Order: sequence, then C-alpha cells, then structure tokens
Amino acid sequence: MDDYLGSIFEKYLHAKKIFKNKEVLRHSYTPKELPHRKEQIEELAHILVPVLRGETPSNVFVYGKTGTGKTVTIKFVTEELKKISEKYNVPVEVIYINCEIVDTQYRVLANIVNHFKEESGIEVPLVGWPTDEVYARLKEVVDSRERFVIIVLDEIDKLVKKSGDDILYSLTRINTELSRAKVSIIGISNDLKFKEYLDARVLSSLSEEEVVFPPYDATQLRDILMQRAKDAFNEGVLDDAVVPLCAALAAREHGDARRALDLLRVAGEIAEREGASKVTERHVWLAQEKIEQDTMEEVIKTLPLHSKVLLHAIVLLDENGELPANTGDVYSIYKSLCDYIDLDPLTQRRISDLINELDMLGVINAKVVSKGRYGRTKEIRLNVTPHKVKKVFSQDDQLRPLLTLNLSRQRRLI
Ligand SMILES: Nc1ncnc2c1ncn2[C@@H]1O[C@H](COP(=O)(O)OP(=O)(O)OP(=O)(O)O)[C@@H](O)[C@H]1O
Repeated sequence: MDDYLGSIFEKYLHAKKIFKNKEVLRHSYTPKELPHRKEQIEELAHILVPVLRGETPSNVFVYGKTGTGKTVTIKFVTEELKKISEKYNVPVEVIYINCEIVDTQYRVLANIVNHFKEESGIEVPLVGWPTDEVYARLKEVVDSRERFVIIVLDEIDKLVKKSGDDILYSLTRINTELSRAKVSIIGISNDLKFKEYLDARVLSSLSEEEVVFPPYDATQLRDILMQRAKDAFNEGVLDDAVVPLCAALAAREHGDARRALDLLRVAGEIAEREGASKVTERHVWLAQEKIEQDTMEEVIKTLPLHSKVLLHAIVLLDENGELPANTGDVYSIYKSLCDYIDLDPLTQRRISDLINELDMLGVINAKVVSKGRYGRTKEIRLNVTPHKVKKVFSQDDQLRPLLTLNLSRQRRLI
C-alpha cells in the first residue's frame, strides 16, 4: 500500500507542470490584446470619443451571439477611455452592471446610486425604498458634479424580460439642458429578438448607434487561443493539434470563444490530473465530453419543479427497463410522485408541453411515431444517465424524498 501511495505521489511530483498561469484562461481575465476585434474597438472608440471634447456620446446597443467578445471588448474600451480621459482632465465614470444578476429596476437604480456612495455618503439598501425615491437620489448623486457617466448594462435583455423597459426609458431621458453630468448607456445583448420587447421610443434612443459582434470562425478562434495559451501553459506541453481542435469544435458551436477557452482549460486540467506531460487531442475530446455533461447538469438544476418531478418519473421508468414510454405512462407515474411530495399535479396537457420542453433542452428524446390505425403517440426516452439526474436531485430538499422510491412501489400506490 505504501509503495502504491508513494508511486502516486511520485507520479504527480515528476509530472511536467502543465500550466504556467491558469488564471489567463478564466472568463474573468481581460487580455491586453483582443485579436479580431479591431473593427469593433474602433467603432466603439469613435462613438465614445466625443467625451474627450466635452460632448455627450450617443447611446450604443451592442449585440452578437454568446462568446463573441462583447463584454471583454466593452471593458477593454471603457478602461482605455478612463485612462485617456484622465490625461485630458475629463472626469468619466463607468458603471458596469450585469443584468443577469441585477435584474430589477430597483436594483439597477440602487447599483448606480451606490457606485457613488463614497463621494455622496448615500447608500440605498437592497430593498425597501420606494423606486421613485431611488431614482430621485440617482439624479441628485449623478448630477452633483460635471462629468460623463457611462452605464454599461450587460445582458440587458434579461432585465427587460424580467422587469420591462421603464428603467431604460428613465435612464435614456436623464440628461437635460441643465444637468451637469451627462449620462450615456451601453446596452449589451446576445438576444436580438429582445428589441421587439422595447417601446419604440426606448429603442430609438438606446440604439442611436449599434455595434455588431459577428461569431468567430475557426481560424480567428485559433489566434485567440494561441495568444492566451502562450501565457497559460508551460512551453512545449501543448501538442500542435490541441489549439486547432479546440478552435474547430468551438467554431461548430457558433464561434464561441468562451467555449474554445473552456475546452483548452479543461483539456489541460484533465492532462494534469492524469499526470501526463503533454496535452493531446485525446484530452480535448475528454474535455468536450465533460463540458457537455456539466452543461446538462446545469440545465437539470435550473428546471422548474414540475419538470423535475416529470423527469424523475422518466428516470424511474428507465431504471425499470420500460422506456420508450408514452405520455400516458409517464403522466401516471408523475402524478403519483406529486402525491408523494404533496404537490398539486398539473394536467396531462400541460405535462405534454413540459415533455416537449425537456425534449428541446436535450434532456429527453420525445419522438412522435405513428401507430397505424391507433393514431400517433410519443415515444419518450432519456438522454442523460439516471445517475446524473439523481445527483442533481440529491441536492434539492424538496426532491430528495423521491430518490428512495422505485417503480413497483409507486405502482402499488397508483
Ligand atoms: N478577441 C478576443 N481575444 C481574446 N479573448 C477573447 C476575445 N473574444 C472573446 N474572448 C474571451 O472569450 C470569453 C467570452 O467573451 P465575452 O464574455 O466577452 O463574450 P460575450 O460576447 O460577452 O458573451 P455573452 O453574450 O455570453 O456574455 C472571455 O473569456 C473573453 O476573454
């Protein structure tokens, strides 16, 4: 045993260190250069440059698919603007808000007021004040001196979908002839359709300017990865084929640089854990599999409660070797599970909709098949392992009691 343990330690001790600095591959890291975003950087600089002449820049709406570098580019350009504005003695404040987290009108306004809390001494609590009052404070605090205030609303679609566009209306109308501070908005979204949710007046002021971020192709992703890889990995540990493969796989997924970076990082981590001295293509394929599994786990975790119970019914059928099943079979098990945890069951029609949703998310496979003169029916199969589903449910207090059940017991209750 001692020998065995000793050899494990030695394996890791003598393994060549894979990473020089793994942080470089994290999402939060802002690189010093952004390959293939020169055009967007220049467009944004052109839109924001009036600040240096003391003029209010237009509002900008930035859009492009996920992982196309919108956030990192905006952070890069606004940082540069802050640096240069100091040189020209123009006071500029940039407030970055991620609307996936800060997703109500109240919280956005509070965030803006609280950005200035050191200078104003005013801090809005997380809840409790009337929204009108927070807005009044915002105007007072922002306008307390001459300056430019650029408010970046990242994932702005999430805010609008959850809380409507009143907040955008208020913010785009904050500047008056008399105000000392001039406010501009940069809205970022990966959902173009969200524009349909906006009132025409809000839309026209928000998109005074628009900057589009197209997806990266495989060659561009390769350049982005190469640039990050040279700081992230030790010399000679990356097989030549690794970066091109990560780039090609991510290009297939709509040119997502985040996915490409994840593949590279996870491939490195897997190689490191194996005690390998090189990262190879095999590690990239394993990384691809791991990321897909993790994504699925996240999808299951965020399902609404009834979809989770429904999914558990399908898992029980799978464990009993009874898949494919039809909607009726699944529904009766689902209903008995609801009884077991004191939940009012939804109608079969509603469950049929939830089955389609699970199918769309890729958690299950629901295929409509023709049964000749018996009409059409749905054949439901599971697309993930029962183990994965149970692992997620074991962390959920309301669902945990279901994990001890088996189908024959449930059938006795039906
Ligand atoms: N041109 C680039 N050069 C270097 N790194 C990049 C580039 N474009 C994107 N990245 C990196 O890819 C990852 C995703 O980028 P970013 O978060 O900016 O995408 P996004 O378009 O805002 O995505 P989402 O819409 O999902 O928020 C980040 O780690 C970022 O550093």
